[in-house]
Amino acid sequence: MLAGHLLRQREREHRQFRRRSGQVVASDEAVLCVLLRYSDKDKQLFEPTATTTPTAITTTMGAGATSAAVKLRRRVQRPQSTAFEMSNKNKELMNDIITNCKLKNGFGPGVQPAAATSPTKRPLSPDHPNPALPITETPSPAMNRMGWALRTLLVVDNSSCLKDRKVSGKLIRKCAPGTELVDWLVNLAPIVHTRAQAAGMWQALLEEGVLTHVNKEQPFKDKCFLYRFRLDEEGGAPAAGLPAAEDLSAANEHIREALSALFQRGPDATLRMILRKPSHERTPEELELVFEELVHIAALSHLSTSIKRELSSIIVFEAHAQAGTILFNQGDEGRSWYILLKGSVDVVIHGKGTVATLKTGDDFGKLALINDAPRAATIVLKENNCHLLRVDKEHFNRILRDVEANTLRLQEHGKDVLVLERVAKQRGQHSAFKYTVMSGTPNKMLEHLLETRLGQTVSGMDPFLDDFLLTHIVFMPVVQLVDELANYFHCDAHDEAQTPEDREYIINFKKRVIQFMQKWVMAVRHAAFEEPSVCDFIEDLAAEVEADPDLNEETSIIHNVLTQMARYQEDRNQNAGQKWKLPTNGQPICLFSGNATPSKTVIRPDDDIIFRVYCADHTYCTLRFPMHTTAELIKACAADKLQLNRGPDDLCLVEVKSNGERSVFKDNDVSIPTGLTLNGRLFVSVKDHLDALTQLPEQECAIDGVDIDLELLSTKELAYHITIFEWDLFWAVHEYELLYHTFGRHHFGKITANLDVFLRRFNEVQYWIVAELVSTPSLSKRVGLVRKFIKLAAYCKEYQNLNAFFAIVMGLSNMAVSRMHQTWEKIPSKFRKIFQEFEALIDPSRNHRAYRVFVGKLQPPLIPFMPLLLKDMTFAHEGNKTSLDGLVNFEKMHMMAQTMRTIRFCRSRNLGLEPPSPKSEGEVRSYISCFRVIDNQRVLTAMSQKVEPTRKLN
Ligand SMILES: Nc1ncnc2c1ncn2[C@@H]1O[C@@H]2COP(=O)(O)O[C@H]2[C@H]1O
Repeated sequence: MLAGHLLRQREREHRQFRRRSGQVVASDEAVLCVLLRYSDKDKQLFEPTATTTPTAITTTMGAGATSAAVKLRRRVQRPQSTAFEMSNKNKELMNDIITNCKLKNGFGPGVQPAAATSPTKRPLSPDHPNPALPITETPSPAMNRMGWALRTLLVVDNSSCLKDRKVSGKLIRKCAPGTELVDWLVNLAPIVHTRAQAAGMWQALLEEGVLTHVNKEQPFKDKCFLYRFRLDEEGGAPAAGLPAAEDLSAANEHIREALSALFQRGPDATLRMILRKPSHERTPEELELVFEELVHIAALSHLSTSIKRELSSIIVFEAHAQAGTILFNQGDEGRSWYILLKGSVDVVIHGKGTVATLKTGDDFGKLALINDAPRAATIVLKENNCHLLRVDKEHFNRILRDVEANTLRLQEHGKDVLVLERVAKQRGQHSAFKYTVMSGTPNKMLEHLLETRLGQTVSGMDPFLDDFLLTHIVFMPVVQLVDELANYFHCDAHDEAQTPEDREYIINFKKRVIQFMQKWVMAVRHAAFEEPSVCDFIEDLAAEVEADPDLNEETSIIHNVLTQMARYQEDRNQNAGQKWKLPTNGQPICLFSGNATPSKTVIRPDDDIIFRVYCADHTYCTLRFPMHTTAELIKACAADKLQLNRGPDDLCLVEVKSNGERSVFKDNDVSIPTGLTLNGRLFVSVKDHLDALTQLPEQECAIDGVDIDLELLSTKELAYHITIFEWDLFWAVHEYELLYHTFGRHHFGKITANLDVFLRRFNEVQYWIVAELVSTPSLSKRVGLVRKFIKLAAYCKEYQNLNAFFAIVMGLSNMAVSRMHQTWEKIPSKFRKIFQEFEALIDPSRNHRAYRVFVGKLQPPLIPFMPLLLKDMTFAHEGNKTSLDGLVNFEKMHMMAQTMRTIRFCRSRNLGLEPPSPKSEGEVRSYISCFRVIDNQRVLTAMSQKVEPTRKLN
């Protein structure tokens, strides 16, 4: 009876004390439900068995645990109580009970030790922080002194508080229950108004190791857990008796200051304690405290309230005592995101050393998480006692990944080096977003590629890598890129003493460089081999791979690259020094050998071209120069041959178009002859006399094309051969030529001859249509021709030759043709309807939407409407700066690469058209390779007027 009474009294006290401290007291029912629901193992602990009678329990448990357990026994007979859910508060109570059981008497009777595993016991590691342990290696002198002062006064004030007690049969010297320490502190310090404040102050001492839980299993709690001072543990305090008078007076002197400092630190210590608890141990009140704290953290300011609330339960506090500690290494898998609460860390990059120091408030580590990439840098603590908040990957992915800040800026030596932005991922990937590069320094972008975008999967092409490979020539010339790659590859050259980890890192890095080369060749094909230093480097790589067994796996990759290089070199040797001719009167550029159908022949920079240069009096000279010759050289040579006795600065090279328009070349422009318009002529002129230049009479006339009656040729055969011919021209155009064209003939010093020829072909087809119609006097023949051309457009569309389709429809829509009402009136309505549909398809409104939608549904092979691709390139170029605050505007590069990729997509399958049954194959082939063209609109309109005069109005 007495025991029962005492228990009830303790229980009452316990409740009162909990009420006083502002904590909610769990109802009996809730306590019971906790016990029933906690876990099967823990329930077993309190299951009424033969040995666990109430008396047995009361004699083996602490008071709180006992009273709950007694009630549990009753409750067990009322099983409907299982309907209760366990709150955090109840879990805490449960923990109390279990821990008390352990403390008082080891494991209770009838209970297996395994079942009594304490849920508060956590391994000591930053991954699983333990709020019962200190966060510093040794207490600071100030905290030590505060502890000493408090202890000294405590001993004097309440000599029975700090005393030897038996715990688990073991004598613990000089310990005190948390409740009594709180009682004393509340009485001692007028500034302390609540028990929670006092508990926070004790926790501040505990987290520095000045005070500890006797079993080092609990943070400071206003409960019956026992705590002792470090001084007593170390034997630094007087073994017994009151302190000396001078100590007492010193402690009294110090205590005001100590209390005030502890009072300040208490709330933070409490918060840190909560943040070191596992989420399931955090009570709703604690979560509220954490939430209020998170609201003030700048690194989280972009997040919504509900996200911050979610974070409150999983964000973890991590403290590191030692400067120099490595938080994680470059190349590691990303496991957490961090916010620096106190201290600073160095961002260290292999081969560069410390590139940045992050300070309180900065965050780091989300790049690897969001992009599922290895760590881009090593993070080393710069100071002792750094404090961090940490969100682990699983929680980051669940809560933050898709709502993360839009922009991520990486700095080196105080300057932005890489700016990344969150963008939607392609469908099918497990998260909706990832960080993609918006701008950066060339070197950092390369490093980012090598560090985080390669090495994970060899197959497939990372979009950023592809963008980089297609556009790097804009911001990082090939020679520089190869130099950088060689530096990365040989990063171990001067590093004799390598640890196995270093070696592994270096080998991985070498593998990535090799993969980079493979992707480079995949992305730009033969263009990768044009620079001799690239070929040297590839051979160097091959030798290293051969010699280093660690690089064995890369053998097939490097062999593949070598094979492609050998193929390129062989092709180059076979086709070296081709001669091309630019005939007059808009005839297509052709091989000088007279082969009018240059099948899959690429025009190369050092191929020669033969062309004429005129002067003002229409005398001319014929020159032969390599394609890449500059305007300056052509000008000088022509001036010399034409005996213009003027200095180079007085002269210029200029095109006079068939309509008399003039366009002056810059001295460093290249690809001059191929860049002329169809009937344009190249002149060398005195700069001041440009106005005196007139076009040659022959520029206005049609050339003598193959004289053939078009009506006799099969339209399908015509379309087929036009497509085959243009496919070869299209095939010869390298994606880079779009860049060269967009940036201007002088920018890269690279030729655009293949693109020029393809564009000339577009105009050739367009003006051939017009020229044929305006030079056909017979109305019935014209009607037949218009019908034929509409059919031709239809076949070209069917063959997916949209370049020719556009050219034909544009030719038919030319003013000189559309004005021929008599002709159009005689066109059957079926044909007119088809033509209207075609016109709708080439309608330029809404940025050629109709065409874009149509072409978007096609599968390769197809020949795109090239002028639109060039327009897109120009739009991207002129609408966006190449450099933003000293960084490469990679968004612009991405836009350009998208257009360049269109070309790659169009050619990603061989043409392989089914040839129509041949009727006059030879004739058709020679006819379509050299159309009769007039490109002077005034002349075309005049001819149209002549064959079909304007009707007089009645
Ligand atoms: N200049 C930098 N280069 C790379 N990482 C940096 C740089 N500056 C800061 N960091 C951070 O260092 C982190 C290393 O891990 P992550 O790659 O996940 O994310 C990286 C960035 O958050």
